[in-house]
Amino acid sequence: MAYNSLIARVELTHVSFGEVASVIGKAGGDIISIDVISSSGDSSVRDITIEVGDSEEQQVVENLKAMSGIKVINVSDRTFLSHLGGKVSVESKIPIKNRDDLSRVYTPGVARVCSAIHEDERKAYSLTIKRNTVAVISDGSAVLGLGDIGALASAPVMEGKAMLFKQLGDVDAFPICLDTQDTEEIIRTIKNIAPIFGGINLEDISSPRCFEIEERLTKELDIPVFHDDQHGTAVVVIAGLLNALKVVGKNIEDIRVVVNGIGAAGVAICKMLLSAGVKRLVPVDFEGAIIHGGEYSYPMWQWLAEQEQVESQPGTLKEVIQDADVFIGVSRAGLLNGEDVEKMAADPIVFAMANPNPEIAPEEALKHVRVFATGRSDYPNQINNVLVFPGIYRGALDCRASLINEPMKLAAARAIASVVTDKELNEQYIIPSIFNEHVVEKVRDAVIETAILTGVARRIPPDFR
Ligand SMILES: NC(=O)c1ccc[n+]([C@@H]2O[C@H](COP(=O)([O-])OP(=O)(O)OC[C@H]3O[C@@H](n4cnc5c(N)ncnc54)[C@H](O)[C@@H]3O)[C@@H](O)[C@H]2O)c1
Ligand SMILES: O=C(O)C[C@H](O)C(=O)O
Ligand SMILES: [Mg+2]
Repeated sequence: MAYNSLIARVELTHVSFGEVASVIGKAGGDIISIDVISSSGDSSVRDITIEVGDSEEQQVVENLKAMSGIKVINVSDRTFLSHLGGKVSVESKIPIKNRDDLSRVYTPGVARVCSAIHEDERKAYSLTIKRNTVAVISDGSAVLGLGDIGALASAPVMEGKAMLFKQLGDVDAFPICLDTQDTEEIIRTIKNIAPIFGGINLEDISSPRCFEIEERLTKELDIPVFHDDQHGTAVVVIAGLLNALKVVGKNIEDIRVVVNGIGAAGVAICKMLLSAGVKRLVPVDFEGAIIHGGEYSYPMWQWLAEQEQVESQPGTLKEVIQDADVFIGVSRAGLLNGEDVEKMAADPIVFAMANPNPEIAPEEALKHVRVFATGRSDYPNQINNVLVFPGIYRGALDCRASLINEPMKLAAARAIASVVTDKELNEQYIIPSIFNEHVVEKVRDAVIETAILTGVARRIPPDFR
């Protein structure tokens, strides 16, 4: 169940706060804080912050309204409040206080700088925001697990990613929502806006179009192009899996892995599992298991069907999950229940990563599995690509990498896993928190080192000389 937090502004006249608290509690709400806004003789106005599950939210409000001696002035949702006016803004680095400042940052002074870049384009890296700016671009076609909700509705996610880029990696990221889902038009548009950016982070673009868009842009642009839902997710899954396997004492070569949802994230996860050494893989989508030797119209599914590590036994998700050591879900909410995961092999590992609601309710899964993770921040073991993109881009921008290659991604996965020491490692702690200060730094260093080794770095940062 998802939890929201509400602020109810209420006027209490002939009722004690204790009675109000008990009504909120009975309806399933938890009081987080109380602020007295005003108080006079026999009445007081208070803001009550309440944490409540999705399904109980309405009940809490209705019960408050039904009480006598209390007037509900208004109810606001704190999540919506934090989105008012959007979540990011653009700021200048230097103030313009007088004409002299103006003539340097703007015309006429700026003209000389333009000419310098015209003569040598590389100067854009030192004289514009290009060196530290990434575009976060979506067409709104696969937003979280919400599906095709369109460009504008994807904006809160893109703004959120921009905030995370800045706070965690000190990367200036700009949200861009494209009003087209046509592959060629997306490619053309991104190429046309690319000059000012040092990197392109593709986000929530559905498969199979995302594969061609990323591949073509990587070939046609000289800045890194990274589809977060593919590679960010695959990197963090491998990091979590390496540590989860240590917890349960299994080897990657011996495990049987079911991946459900063979879209952007699922394809990249399957590929990375194979390169990490998995020998028994069952990719599953709507029509059940994608099997070795099968014929499929999507090129990526066909590619999987040609891999010898992919099993040849057909079946539905509920069938193939039996005896699996690991389940990785990047599909939709609520596809599994406790009975399904109970049939897995001993010490099951379940990463239910659909957002915002996982493939299996945590309360149900936790009773049956040994290691459990979701993409969310309100449960232990958050396996989310936010652990990856700030550090990957910090590293790629610092060494001016022309692209982000497979070895750089694998190095990033190992770096994330290594943040949790063997002493700290346990079922509840297989992956570091996004607030762990070592994550970005370790990922950045691993990315730079590997970029240099693989010849894609165009600058050696001073701390690597
Ligand atoms: N935790 C994370 O960091 C993270 C990262 C990326 C994606 N995700 C989540 O993974 C999910 C997929 O994201 P994506 O970008 O790969 O989207 P996508 O649209 O590219 O792929 C989704 C795939 O799931 C399949 N699918 C949908 N319902 C299914 C079902 N009932 N059974 C089997 N397969 C089903 C679709 O056919 C499609 O192939 C979303 O919920 C997203 O929020 C989580
Ligand atoms: O946005 C997230 O939290 C992770 C991921 O990119 C997703 O699409 O679900
Ligand atoms: Mg995403």
